[in-house]
Amino acid sequence: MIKVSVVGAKGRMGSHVVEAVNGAEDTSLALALDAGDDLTQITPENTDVVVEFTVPTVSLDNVLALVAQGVNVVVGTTGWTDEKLDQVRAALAKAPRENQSVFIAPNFAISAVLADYFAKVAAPYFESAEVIELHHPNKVDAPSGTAIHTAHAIAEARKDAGLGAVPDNTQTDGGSRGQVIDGIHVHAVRLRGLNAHEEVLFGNAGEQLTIRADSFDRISFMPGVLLAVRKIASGNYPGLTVGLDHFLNL
Ligand SMILES: NC(=O)C1=CN([C@@H]2O[C@H](COP(=O)(O)OP(=O)(O)OC[C@H]3O[C@@H](n4cnc5c(N)ncnc54)[C@H](O)[C@@H]3O)[C@@H](O)[C@H]2O)C=CC1
Ligand SMILES: O=C(O)C1=N[C@H](C(=O)O)C[C@H](O)C1
Repeated sequence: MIKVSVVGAKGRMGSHVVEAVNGAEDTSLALALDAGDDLTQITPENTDVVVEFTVPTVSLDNVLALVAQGVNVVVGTTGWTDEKLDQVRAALAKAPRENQSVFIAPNFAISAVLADYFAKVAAPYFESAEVIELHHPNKVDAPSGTAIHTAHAIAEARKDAGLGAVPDNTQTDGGSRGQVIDGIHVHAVRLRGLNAHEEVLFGNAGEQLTIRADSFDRISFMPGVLLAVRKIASGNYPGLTVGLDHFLNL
């Protein structure tokens, strides 16, 4: 049995993770903690893997504290920058146990991970590329962590292929052209009734490719969360790993 503790357990994602961990045959719930609870209750004796779904403003501190306490962490919270990832790597380098792991995924849904992968494959072949993410209105961050990740991936693939800037003759912009991430325009929609959706638009003269992933329900993230818990519990991924694609043989 893999002993799993959940941090952010009362949240929309955390509560689903508690259910998924209780429902799986090879995982058992150790501690379910939320804001105000003492994270030092989590130890290597009671927990093999912590799953962390909180808010971008607190996630780094939670992860650093948990690494210092000697436990492995699977993180779904957004807001990760290169600087924050470097802080996690530094914490892991002086972690109390050998081969400790942190795994961070911008998105645990197979549809979103594949959309990201297909976007990377398509990117070198199109002059234009834009990303639109669409979410429920309770989401606190924009653009989504997934959209930021997709934009970086497209930009990198374009650079590797020797492509220049996307064509755009906009002369005035009140904000409608979206946020520009690594040269890729990213647009965020917040709409009651939506859950988590992303569209990647590619264009050439006379043709368009649209790649779209729709997560209609948060249960769509749970197989990916459990896969990450199992992989991290195996001890085969010491250090920091970012992205569920590492576990999917893509
Ligand atoms: N990687 C993925 O596949 C997915 C990532 N997310 C991300 O996960 C995060 C959480 O999303 P939701 O569950 O929708 O948010 P939420 O607001 O429903 O839940 C966050 C929970 O964290 C708790 N919390 C706040 N500060 C805390 C602290 N210091 N220690 C412990 N718990 C604390 C809150 O009380 C709340 O229960 C967001 O960053 C979201 O973008 C959401 C869905 C999928
Ligand atoms: O807040 C959400 O809901 C989601 N957050 C993640 C993100 O920002 O990419 C993953 C998914 O889009 C759902």
